[in-house]
Amino acid sequence: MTRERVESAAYETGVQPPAARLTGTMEIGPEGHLYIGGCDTTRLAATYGTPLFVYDELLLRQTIRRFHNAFQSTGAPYRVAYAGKAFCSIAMCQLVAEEGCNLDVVSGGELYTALTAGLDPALIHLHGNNKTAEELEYAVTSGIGAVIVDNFIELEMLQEVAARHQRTVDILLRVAPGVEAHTHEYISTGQQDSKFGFDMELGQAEEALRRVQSSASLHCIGLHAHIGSQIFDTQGFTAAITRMVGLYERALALGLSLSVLNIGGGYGIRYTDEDDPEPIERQIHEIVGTMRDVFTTRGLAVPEIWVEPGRSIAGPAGTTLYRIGTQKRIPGVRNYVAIDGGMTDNPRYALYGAKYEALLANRAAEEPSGVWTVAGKCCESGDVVIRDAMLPEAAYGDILAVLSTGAYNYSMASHYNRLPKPAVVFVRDGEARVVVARETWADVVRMDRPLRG
Ligand SMILES: Cc1ncc(COP(=O)(O)O)c(C=O)c1O
Ligand SMILES: N[C@@H](CCCC[NH3+])C(=O)O
Repeated sequence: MTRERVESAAYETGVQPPAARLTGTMEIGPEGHLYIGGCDTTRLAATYGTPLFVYDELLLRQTIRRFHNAFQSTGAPYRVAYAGKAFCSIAMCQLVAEEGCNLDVVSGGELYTALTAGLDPALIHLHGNNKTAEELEYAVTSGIGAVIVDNFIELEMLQEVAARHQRTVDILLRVAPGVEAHTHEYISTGQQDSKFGFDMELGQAEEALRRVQSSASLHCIGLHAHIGSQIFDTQGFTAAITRMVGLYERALALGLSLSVLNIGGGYGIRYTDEDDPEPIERQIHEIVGTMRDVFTTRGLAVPEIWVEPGRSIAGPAGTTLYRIGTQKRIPGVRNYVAIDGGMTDNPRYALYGAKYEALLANRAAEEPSGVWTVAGKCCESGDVVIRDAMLPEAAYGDILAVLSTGAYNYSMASHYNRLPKPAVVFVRDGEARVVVARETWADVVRMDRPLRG
């Protein structure tokens, strides 16, 4: 459903959306309930329990298509690899493959998920700054499409594994381009002082290229950089491209047959009104334009452009439903409302001071009347999901919908305080499908073993 359709649906019912912005197929039904994918979220909460992650399947697909359309309108050769770390499950891997994406995995567990989902191994790229011997063995024997090599030790290990299995492995070299992305310090990765990639300033990247050049089992197809996450403009990407073209040229001079420049993910999304990311289309056009400029100026063929969006695909499509429980009012200080989840399913406030918007799913048309701190149920004060949420007066049992929680929420969920992980449903055309089942208390102790016997 388009944005116009969403707005008109709200208009037709005479119900105005609250301040929180509705995205994708979200609409407010005549009874004032929030609907996603044609499903009444209060029913979803009743049927599947809370906390519950609800993904708008059409919005996931539409966002991926926006990336494809943006590239296709430029005519540039490209590849979109969804970064599975944002949200990885069997169904999600299948969806991104159906939508013509490759898949980036960052661990043996993500690779196992993708292969269990039935993905063609050739679609998969493996990332990581400390891939284990077991992970490299698994990647090579599975015949995955490419390994993004991060450091010298990995280079040697991968060479040994590939030679032992008599395989030639396509690799990209990850470099740290020395670019500071304008984002939270913890999720900025392109700067020189970073644990990721070969340093470019000190000649490590060039040395890595020389070593690959003499390797019979590794075939370097390109360079990779990922400068950070939740980035709002293209300045950092274009700066990275401008810095990498020299290295790319030197690689060609060494005799390597590179054909790919991968500039990673990082495209920011709107969590609150404070966030104003450039549209995907504009970012892709600027990136392609810069690639064409800098490569043709040097008389080089423009490489295939690879991007690795995670958050921008999964984030806006996800909503978390919680049931509201207790409240604590401290007049003149702060009002708290507690939910049946918290930092266990959304650690992003605790980690980055992240901000979110929310609304009451069962009273979605009501205007906010006050400021509430939405706290979780864990045993620490930092267990907050939204510091100052504008909400109507909430009551015990109301359903809170926290918006744009599709990326780095379920994937970073923990069992802290032995809380089971929530279920995940995909919704579309009035139907809900459980794609990750809710854990039970029995699941929480499943890996435990008794002291004796
Ligand atoms: C190498 C790499 N590629 C892609 C991504 C995805 O980034 P984002 O979710 O911000 O698009 C990340 C995470 O930041 C990453 O580390
Ligand atoms: N987990 C982070 C992003 C890390 C990006 C992965 N390289 C977040 O929630 O924003």
